[in-house]
Amino acid sequence: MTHQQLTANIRRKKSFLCIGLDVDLTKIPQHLLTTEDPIFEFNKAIIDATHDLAVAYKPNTAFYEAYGIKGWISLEKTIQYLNEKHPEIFTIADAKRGDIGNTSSMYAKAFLEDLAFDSVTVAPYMGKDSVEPFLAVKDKFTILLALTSNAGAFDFQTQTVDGKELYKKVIETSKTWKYSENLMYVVGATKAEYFTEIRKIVPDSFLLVPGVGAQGGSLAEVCKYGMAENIGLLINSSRGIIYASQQQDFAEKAREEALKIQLEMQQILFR
Ligand SMILES: O=c1ccn([C@@H]2O[C@H](COP(=O)(O)O)[C@@H](O)[C@H]2O)c(=O)[nH]1
Repeated sequence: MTHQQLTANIRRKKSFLCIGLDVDLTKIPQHLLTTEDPIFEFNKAIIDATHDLAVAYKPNTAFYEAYGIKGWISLEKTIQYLNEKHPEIFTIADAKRGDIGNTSSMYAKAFLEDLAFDSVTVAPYMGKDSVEPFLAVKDKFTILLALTSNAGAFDFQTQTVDGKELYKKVIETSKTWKYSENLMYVVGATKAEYFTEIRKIVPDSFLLVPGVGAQGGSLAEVCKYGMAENIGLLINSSRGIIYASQQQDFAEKAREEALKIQLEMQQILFR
């Protein structure tokens, strides 16, 4: 998928919502636990109920890796289901990888080729040679952690190094890397006041924005400071949507929550 196709999908669906598939077996409805693959059954029901309201889905791989081989199989079935049933939907493996070059190449192969996600999140801390193997994968995106939504983001990311905040240095430097056109960035919704500065460095790049819903970030504030000509935003909500109910009606309630966000997005897009 290209940037242009993603923007076209956003305009067509009047939505830049990304739904996070962070499946915790202690939080899903009891009746699913007796099925052969509760994680996949949960994801399938959520996807079936919400796919017209979202342009992207983001399984966080931690929630699958935590269940060993069974979790990995559920992840594989989920991405296969999305790719087969909804090929227009942008998929994100939220894996936050990055290592020395040859190891990063294997991570890139695992998430972008074998599992065939459209994108993967990557930590920038190990620098150019740790990120370029992801960028080299054709027609795929690397989503670099720039300014994260958690409180710990202030420990390093906003600290000044050689007269510049580290998160700005990360974004600026990443633009010099080979195939940097395949970059997107993670910027937390809880840091809305930083979007203006970030947009000065990357006016058109897509930003994956977690932190609305359960973490309290404001969609309106993010859009006010972060929306670009091409929209350029994918706003993620995970727990706020998928755990709207833990009863039989979980998928219906998830749809209701997704619809609330989509309607707010529609208003923002057309005002
Ligand atoms: O800065 C970051 C980077 C990633 N995340 C991930 O996004 C979701 C958010 O889930 P909610 O339930 O909507 O809070 C989750 O997978 C995080 O690991 C983030 O929150 N902040």
